[in-house]
Amino acid sequence: MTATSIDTALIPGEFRPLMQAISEAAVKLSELIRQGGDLARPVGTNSDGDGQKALDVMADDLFRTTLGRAGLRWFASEEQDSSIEMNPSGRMAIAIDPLDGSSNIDTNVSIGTIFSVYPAEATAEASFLRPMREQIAAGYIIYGPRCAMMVSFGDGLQHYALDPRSGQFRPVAARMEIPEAASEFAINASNYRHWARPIRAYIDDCLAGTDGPCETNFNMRWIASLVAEAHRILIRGGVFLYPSDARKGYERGRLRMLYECGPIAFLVEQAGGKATDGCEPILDQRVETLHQRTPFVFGSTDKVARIAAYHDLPESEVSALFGHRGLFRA
Ligand SMILES: O=P(O)(O)OC[C@H]1O[C@](O)(COP(=O)(O)O)[C@@H](O)[C@@H]1O
Ligand SMILES: [Mg+2]
Ligand SMILES: [Mg+2]
Repeated sequence: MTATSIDTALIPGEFRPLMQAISEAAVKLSELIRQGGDLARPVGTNSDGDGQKALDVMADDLFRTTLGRAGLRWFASEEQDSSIEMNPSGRMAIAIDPLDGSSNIDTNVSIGTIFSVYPAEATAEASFLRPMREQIAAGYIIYGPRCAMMVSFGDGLQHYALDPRSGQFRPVAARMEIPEAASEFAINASNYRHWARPIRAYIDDCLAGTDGPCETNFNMRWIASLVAEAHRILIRGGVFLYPSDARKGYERGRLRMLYECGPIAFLVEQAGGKATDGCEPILDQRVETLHQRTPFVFGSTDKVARIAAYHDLPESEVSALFGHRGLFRA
């Protein structure tokens, strides 16, 4: 392992070998993505029934091999049925979404890697199936026009960017805060007809702009890469929603608690934002199974709190036309 893939000045000592390994794998993966080729080729299906692309499998192999040399005890991946033991004397357990945003591989849109770190316990179950507030670190890498990383060790959110000349991640900001100001929401609006009433009511009110109870004109984004949405929101503010809906298989939304929502929620809270399942904080919830899914809402505190409040409105208010949603003006 090279000792140069990340500037470790801001990283607590016990996390340095882990962050060296993650950065080394991320630098290699960003090179593979830049080289191109048939990376979106379908190659199979993972345990959860998701189609796997060639790059999903390459990323999984790369992180597993590289992290295997970092002294970790337990490794769980979105692409694997079950967790594996790497080093019995290791003190940390890592859960990883090696390649997030797979549907964007062939279109050259930003994709990423998400990771979550817990103290290693005697078994994999005890290490991963626990309240997500017990994470000791989390982060993501975004492979976009710039390759960047957001990471937290529980004391604020750090922002790094990959310097292409040195091949090293260098600090951009030692402590990031989510701005409150942005009036931007991100949701896959093609599912509108499948949503529950509180979600429809919130989005209706955003779309109503200055004519509705929010009295604000909103902008909308949907990149279909959680890392890219998270990166934008951490830098510029706004809110993301992937709610549960009435489609078969979406009763608990689409995103995974352990590999996606837990780590992003950790980063968002570290940046002063809020992350819920629509109502309750994600970090207060317990992972019950490795591949469990959850509805997910995160971003600027006021917007996430407002969405939770829509779930408490009486039925008459939620179903009222926005002009009549009297309890909710601005
Ligand atoms: O295609 P949809 O339903 O809009 O879902 C998009 C979501 O799915 C994901 O791509 C799921 O992640 P994977 O690519 O790791 O399976 C998220 O990044 C994204 O937010
Ligand atoms: Mg993902
Ligand atoms: Mg993935």
